[in-house]
Amino acid sequence: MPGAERNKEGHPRSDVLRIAIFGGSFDPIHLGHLVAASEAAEKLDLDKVLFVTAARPPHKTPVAPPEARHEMVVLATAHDPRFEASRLELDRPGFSYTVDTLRQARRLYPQAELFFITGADAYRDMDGWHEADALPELAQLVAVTRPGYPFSIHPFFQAHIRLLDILDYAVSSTMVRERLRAGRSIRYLVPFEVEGYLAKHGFYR
Ligand SMILES: Nc1ncnc2c1ncn2[C@@H]1O[C@H](COP(=O)(O)OP(=O)(O)OP(=O)(O)O)[C@@H](O)[C@H]1O
Ligand SMILES: O=C(O)c1ccc[n+]([C@@H]2O[C@H](COP(=O)([O-])O)[C@@H](O)[C@H]2O)c1
Repeated sequence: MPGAERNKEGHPRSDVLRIAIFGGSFDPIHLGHLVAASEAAEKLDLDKVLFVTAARPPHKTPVAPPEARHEMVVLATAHDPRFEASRLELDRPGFSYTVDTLRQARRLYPQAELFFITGADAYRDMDGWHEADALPELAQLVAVTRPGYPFSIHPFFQAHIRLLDILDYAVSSTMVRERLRAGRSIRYLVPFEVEGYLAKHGFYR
């Protein structure tokens, strides 16, 4: 097929869109998130990464309100055409269960090949997630490496999860919040726009 678009393996690329859901509390979003999504997009030949802000995460209570966390995700993803900030979980009432998000994504993109990305830490207790057994049928599960979190996956998911070795960037939202609280700089840990947003709105101080 001369001139046809080719994927990383050199095969002609099919028309099927490859879309990944990257869910997170994003409290706030940082460069570790962006590096992880970019590495996954490159290694999996993705067309789109949807950053889905967990409005009401079932397992933790974020510090900043959902709309503010989402606004920072919008700012952080604006410059990369592969990235999109998604309101899926913000516009849905109740806890932000991944299984519901993946079902909704299947309805929105019936023809697409769907992926769900999380870092190594999130997979450790995935067997305890809401309707966990249904997750592998809804999307290809992808775990990216994260410094400080050795892989340990529940046996059920072992067979269903693809592991991606990505660039180590040992930043966390907790670190960003702690540095702000201590009056320290967060430059090069978050995008400039997010740094500006936080300077203006003062969350986490
Ligand atoms: N530095 C990083 N490298 C790789 N993956 C990451 C990194 N930081 C976060 N992730 C992954 O991104 C997703 C969303 O993470 P989340 O929004 O909870 O950020 P966090 O830094 O882990 O937050 P917190 O410190 O508040 O727990 C999770 O799947 C998490 O594993
Ligand atoms: O669906 C669940 O039961 C569930 C339980 C824990 C975490 N998750 C999702 O996992 C993703 C990463 O979570 P976190 O804590 O790293 O922000 C995020 O999209 C969460 O909504 C989902």
